[in-house]
Amino acid sequence: MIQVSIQSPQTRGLAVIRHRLVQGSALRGGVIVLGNFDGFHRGHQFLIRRARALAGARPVGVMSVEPHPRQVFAPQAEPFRLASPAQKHRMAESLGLDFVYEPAFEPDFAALSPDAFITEILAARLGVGHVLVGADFHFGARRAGTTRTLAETCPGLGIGVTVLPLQGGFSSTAVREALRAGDMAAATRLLGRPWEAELTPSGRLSPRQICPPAGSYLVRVPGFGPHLARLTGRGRVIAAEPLPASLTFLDRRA
Ligand SMILES: Cc1cc2nc3c(=O)[nH]c(=O)nc-3n(C[C@H](O)[C@H](O)[C@H](O)COP(=O)(O)O)c2cc1C
Ligand SMILES: Nc1ncnc2c1ncn2[C@@H]1O[C@H](COP(=O)(O)OP(=O)(O)OP(=O)(O)O)[C@@H](O)[C@H]1O
Repeated sequence: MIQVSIQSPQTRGLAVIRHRLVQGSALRGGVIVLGNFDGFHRGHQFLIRRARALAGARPVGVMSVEPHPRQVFAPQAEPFRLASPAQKHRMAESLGLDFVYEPAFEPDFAALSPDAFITEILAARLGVGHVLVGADFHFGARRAGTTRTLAETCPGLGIGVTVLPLQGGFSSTAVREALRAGDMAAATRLLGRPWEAELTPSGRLSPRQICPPAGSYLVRVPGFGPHLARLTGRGRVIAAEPLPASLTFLDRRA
């Protein structure tokens, strides 16, 4: 097997670990939080804080497959991503994570049974010491694995399990609904920060990214104060200032 652990070019302290990890990695004995983590909303942030508290000096990371499973199972669906992989890595680093385990969500991986995922990936490949999830976590082929599967199988392999209750209505789905409705205040509340869009060099929202409704928005561009920008129905941003690689949406105006 090949070690494909890389330092992301956009981050310094974070290790992004792709699929074929050799044994004996820095994750060994570490704490991993399982899920997709699109947007790192306040529910995700709660889990990460708890993981850090539990880990002590051990490394803490998240699993976040790429592409997002919905991109694979519903490729025709309209764009929904809250964050690109690069944005996700930056956010992971700013939340103090040591690693993102980012396996390719390819057919062989998606077909792993819940037990195979636990024994082959969590125990044998990663060698993590503890997994932490929210109460609604599902995993493995056809989403057949639940928190109960983790609780039944992990301890026998020396892996501790913590399941935490879902916190106050925070979900990536709720953030997507807020953004689709143009309700930037609700998105900000759910994320714990204003939503940051990634822009292409031609000033459009990145193609896989969710697109709020056309209209006038109060935005923040690094180096400039808040100002108005217009978003067209096709995700083109029109603003007076030169557009940066990312744009923070503060509010929608009539
Ligand atoms: C090994 C593995 C296999 C998966 N296979 C499927 C699948 O067959 N179908 C599916 O919809 N999602 C699949 N997923 C994605 C999960 O259902 C889910 O999106 C992810 O683990 C986050 O869980 P949550 O959305 O319940 O929080 C798989 C995930 C893992 C880790
Ligand atoms: N509000 C929440 N409180 C606590 N844990 C949460 C919350 N929302 C998600 N989680 C947990 O965070 C991990 C990542 O979840 P996931 O990435 O599927 O987020 P999600 O918000 O449920 O996404 P989606 O709405 O797209 O299903 C999972 O273990 C999940 O159970």
